[in-house]
Amino acid sequence: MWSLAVASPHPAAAFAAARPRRGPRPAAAPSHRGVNPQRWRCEKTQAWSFWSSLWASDLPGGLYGDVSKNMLKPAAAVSVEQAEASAHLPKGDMWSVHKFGGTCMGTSQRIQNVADIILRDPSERKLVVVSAMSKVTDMMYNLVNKAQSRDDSYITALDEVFEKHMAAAKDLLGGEDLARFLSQLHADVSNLKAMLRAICIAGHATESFSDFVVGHGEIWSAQLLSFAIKKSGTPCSWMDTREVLVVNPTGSNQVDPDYLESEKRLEKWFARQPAETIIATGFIASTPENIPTTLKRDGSDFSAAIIGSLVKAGQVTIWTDVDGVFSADPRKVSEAVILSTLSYQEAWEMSYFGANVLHPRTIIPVMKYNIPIVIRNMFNISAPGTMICQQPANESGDLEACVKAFATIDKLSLVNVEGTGMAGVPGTASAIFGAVKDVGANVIMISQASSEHSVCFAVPEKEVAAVSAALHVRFREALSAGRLSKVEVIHNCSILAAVGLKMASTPGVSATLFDALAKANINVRAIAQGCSEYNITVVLKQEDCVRALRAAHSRFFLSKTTLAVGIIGPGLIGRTLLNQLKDQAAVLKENMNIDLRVMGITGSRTMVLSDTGIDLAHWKEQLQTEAEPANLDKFVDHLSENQLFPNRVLVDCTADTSVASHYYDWLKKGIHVITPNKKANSGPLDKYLKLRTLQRASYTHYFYEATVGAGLPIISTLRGLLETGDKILRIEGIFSGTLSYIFNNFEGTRAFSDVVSEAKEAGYTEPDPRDDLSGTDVARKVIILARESGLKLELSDIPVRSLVPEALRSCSTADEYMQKLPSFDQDWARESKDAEAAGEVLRYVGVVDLVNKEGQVELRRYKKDHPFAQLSGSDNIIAFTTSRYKEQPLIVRGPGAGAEVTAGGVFSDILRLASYLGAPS
Ligand SMILES: NC(=O)c1ccc[n+]([C@@H]2O[C@H](COP(=O)([O-])OP(=O)(O)OC[C@H]3O[C@@H](n4cnc5c(N)ncnc54)[C@H](O)[C@@H]3O)[C@@H](O)[C@H]2O)c1
Ligand SMILES: N[C@@H](CCO)C(=O)O
Ligand code: NA
Repeated sequence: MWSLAVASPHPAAAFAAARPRRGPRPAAAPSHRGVNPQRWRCEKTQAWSFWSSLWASDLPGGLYGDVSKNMLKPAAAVSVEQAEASAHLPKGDMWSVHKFGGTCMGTSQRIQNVADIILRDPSERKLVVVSAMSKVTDMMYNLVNKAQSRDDSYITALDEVFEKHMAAAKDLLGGEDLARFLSQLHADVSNLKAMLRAICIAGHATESFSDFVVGHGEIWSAQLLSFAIKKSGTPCSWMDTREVLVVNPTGSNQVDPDYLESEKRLEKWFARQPAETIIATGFIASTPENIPTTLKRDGSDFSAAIIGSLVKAGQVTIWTDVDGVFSADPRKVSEAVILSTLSYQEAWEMSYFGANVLHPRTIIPVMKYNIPIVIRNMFNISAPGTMICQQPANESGDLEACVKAFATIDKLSLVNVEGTGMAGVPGTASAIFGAVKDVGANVIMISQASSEHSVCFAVPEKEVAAVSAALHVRFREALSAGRLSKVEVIHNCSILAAVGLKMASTPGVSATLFDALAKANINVRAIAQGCSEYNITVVLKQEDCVRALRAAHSRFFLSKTTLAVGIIGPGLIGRTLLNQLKDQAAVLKENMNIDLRVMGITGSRTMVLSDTGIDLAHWKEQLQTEAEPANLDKFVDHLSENQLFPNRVLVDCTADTSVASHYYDWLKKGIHVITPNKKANSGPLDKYLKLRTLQRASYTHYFYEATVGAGLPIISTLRGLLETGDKILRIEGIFSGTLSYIFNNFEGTRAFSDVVSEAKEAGYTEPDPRDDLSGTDVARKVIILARESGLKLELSDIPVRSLVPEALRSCSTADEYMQKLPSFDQDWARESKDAEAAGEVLRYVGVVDLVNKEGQVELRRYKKDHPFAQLSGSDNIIAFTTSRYKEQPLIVRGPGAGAEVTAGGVFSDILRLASYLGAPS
């Protein structure tokens, strides 16, 4: 009588229609990208929930455990009518099966809430499987244990059980129902007392005795709930599933349901009690010989699944205290989302990886009839939950549908058995795994490349010593004969698994996964991807695991590209950059999906560090009040040890050579470097070449646009020309904002020293203005461009005319130099007048001559109609003469110094980095 067809259209289709847009990036316009949790939740709320008016607790929790409350804010309420109209539930005369665990049945109030949920389910036929009230199963086992160990306190312990149920009944029920329940409870408890006395005398309880005692928890909770439902006038029966469910114990704490026999008994039960709302006991069953037994711990889900399959239910809803299955452990990935659907196989994979979804055996009975299982939060009824079902045929093909979730397993070791003697020798694998089996170790993943020269596999860390010893014994001869070269153990490993249907057969999934890992500078030790299509597993160093998880998750789920930023040198440029970051952060987050967090700021004396991001409105105060002594090593460690941010960048805003000397090590550690500091690129050639070689060979980025022409696109223009095959002949220009400003404003009538002070005030000069006036700063820029174009020059190879008088070169400070500068004003007035008389202007220029492979930096005179004579302010002008731009050079012109434009150039390098890391472009 309950052999009914499965709902059509497929339930998952409606569910999937409300799926969030997620998937790999650069595709659609920004407005379509990204998961807006609020929007996502609301869409599904409307598509699904109809219980919104019921009480929703703020109980935190996820299938991975505790989740901070604000991660699981209750969704916006939808009216009951609105929600009911679109409610997606089995219709017609199909059975709707529900299961409520112990927590859901924890108190009389919760039992009443369960009753309300059931009463609101519009299905005509409802079968509700319940666990014992929370803690009762443990209390019952405890009774048996006490009695077995002849501890008399089982009597008071039984009284506690009695009191607990009596109190709940008194809260929930009244009149005749209460009297009936209490009299049954009394009878049961006195029976139990007698039984426990017998156990106490024997000092032993058989398993079936113990199962019989413990099963009372379910019987009482089922009775309580059925009375609570009846109270509202709805007919309701309760079912002792020991009369119906027949299972065969299979040892190893498992049972196999006997579906045929159970179906027969269920039909008989229905013939006796044709009810439309039934409350059934979870967890308990009988053997074919009618001996009480249980489905073992956590067996109520299994009960619901078996019963669901017996009645060919339209749906089985497992009510719990979490919103559904997350795309990753939300304690590690705060952007993890609740999955709307999972296939049965995906749910298996997730449960293997500790996502505590459902025991795989729970899925098997319903899978046979394509019955969907929905996991829902009884304490957040507006959350739509996760539907586990057969995936609809149309849901595949693109990456977003492929990878559903990520999971990790820590505390593993890799064992690598290597040698030339394995290739083509049948039985090696069998011998290896035979030895592993003999020590009782569990193999978690296996990988063997087709060259057959090495087999590697992962085992729990705690089992690896025994495995390694067993392999050494087993292969002693092969090792000493050299047929095997080593049995090696790699400790402290973790597994990261990407789980998803059709994943392995969709091009691009593994590429995207590995690309995300590479960009976060994470090394992959081993890889396994079976043909099962549900799982790609990579083994990594345990210390990288959370970063790897976050990098992969953000790549597939379009969560924000997070970038942890460390700022070194909050001087003029550094603090201007911090201001720009502060002003733009919200826009970047909203429009570009980029989450920039400044995790540390260090000056030369003090530094501030943060684990989650410094409040950029108050960093200055913090640097004064909450600072610690500056320590660059500690600063860098702080940034690189934060597991929550897979991508890290150090922004060097100093002019310091010693800071620049660390870039190589930082890049090696996988920390990106961005800087306006010219010291590294204009320092010793060998170090420069080493740095650039590393940069090219790794996935770590080193950007320095602001080193030449500040925010002007000089480096990028040069790169564009070179990369597209143009040949650079000559780069000539005014490269110093300071000297440009000085000569643009210095006419015979003004004192040279006044104009220099003005340039310093305006923020154009280097920290020590002599770096500008000596020509060193220009020479550095010439060197940077020369090296970028392929010349191998040292700074000392460039002849430079210094504008710092001999006598002032030895001044110990910039201030002393500035003070003494006026005494040379007359010399400058003379030089300017001479030029003026010839109808010319003075300009300080730099030249990279690619034809002669040399550079020059000098003060030249130009006719007043020359483009170099037309500049104003701190303008730089740079002319690229190339094979393509031969008649007329390509010219870039604009302000080439100053705080805002320089910081802007650094900022744009940061955004370039973010887009390399996967942010939308
Ligand atoms: N000012 C410009 O227009 C401009 C243009 C392009 C490039 N730049 C470059 O930008 C960089 C910064 O210039 P600025 O004008 O902001 O200089 P600044 O002197 O105002 O700032 C430098 C800051 O770095 C700090 N610092 C120095 N050594 C340090 C160390 N070892 N550790 C931590 N902090 C240290 C200093 O205390 C200071 O706060 C320089 O490399 C400069 O060449 C400046
Ligand atoms: N002091 C530099 C800043 C830009 O590098 C200049 O004047 O050009
Ligand atoms: Na630039």
